[in-house]
Amino acid sequence: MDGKEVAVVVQEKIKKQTAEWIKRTGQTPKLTAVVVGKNAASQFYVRSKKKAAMEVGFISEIIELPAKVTEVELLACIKELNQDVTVHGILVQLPLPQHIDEHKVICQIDVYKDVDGFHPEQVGALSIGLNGLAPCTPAGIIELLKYYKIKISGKHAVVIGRSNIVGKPIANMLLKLDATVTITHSQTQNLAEITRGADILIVSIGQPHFLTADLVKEGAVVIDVGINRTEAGKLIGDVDFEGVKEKVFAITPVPGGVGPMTISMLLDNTLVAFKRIVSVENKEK
Ligand SMILES: Nc1nc2c(c(=O)[nH]1)N[C@@H](CN(C=O)c1ccc(C(=O)N[C@@H](CCC(=O)O)C(=O)O)cc1)CN2
Repeated sequence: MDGKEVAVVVQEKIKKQTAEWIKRTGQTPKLTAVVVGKNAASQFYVRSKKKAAMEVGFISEIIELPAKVTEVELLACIKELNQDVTVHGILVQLPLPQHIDEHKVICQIDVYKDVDGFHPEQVGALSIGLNGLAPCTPAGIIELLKYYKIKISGKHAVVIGRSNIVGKPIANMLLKLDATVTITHSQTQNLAEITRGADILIVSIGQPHFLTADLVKEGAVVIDVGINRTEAGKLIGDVDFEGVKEKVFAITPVPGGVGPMTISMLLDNTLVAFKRIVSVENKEK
């Protein structure tokens, strides 16, 4: 499954819709990314997000804060963005330095501008099957499965990893689409037995080439969410792609699988947030 190709298709749709909404409302969607410190990967991701946002016709800015910014200062920065009527989407790039409480920061973001879908209110909405803004990586995975017409309903989906960004939300989204879902993690007993029973396997544990062919059922669909760098600087996933690819029905590569979809879904969430905000503003007039 080619995430780069699907990301382009999604972004073309967003670009077209953006132009229509700008024409109709006279306003332009604006995405603001906040990044703390000089983490090279975080800097790269926020720049990629800004570039992609501008390519679809949004306004986008990056607010760079020093690694030693205090939690109070970061919360104040978000408060300002919440109040700025020209900003429709806010994201704080993760991870944050250890002295900052990530949950406090996420909770500070106006839920209507939370284009990462990390706010507890959005997480709650997702868990009871309501439409909110879903976290971008899981939303990208669902988009890929749909694009390649992979049947989800009635299938056994196994998620390896229980993070708030990927594991838990993708489990909820697959459940909403009528999959039977098993979440596994570092303390799971008999993991191999469970993964060998999976029709759809989502691997998100941050362990290079963890998933080998012996853990996969013939004909399964494998989604690799891992982004690991080798010492030589090469990007590799959580799945042993070469070993697994012959055995499966479909598989995502790293790079070029889920990563590009994460950015496309962020743009999609930003456009949804923009439409909601300007529609409310127009009703109030
Ligand atoms: N606030 C957020 N922080 C983080 C998120 C997130 O969704 N919101 N997710 C990850 C990082 N991430 C986006 O922020 C992200 C990761 C990977 C890619 C991507 O396109 N990867 C490419 C390879 C890029 C490379 O060469 O390094 C690929 O897989 O093909 C995009 C976004 C953690 N933080």
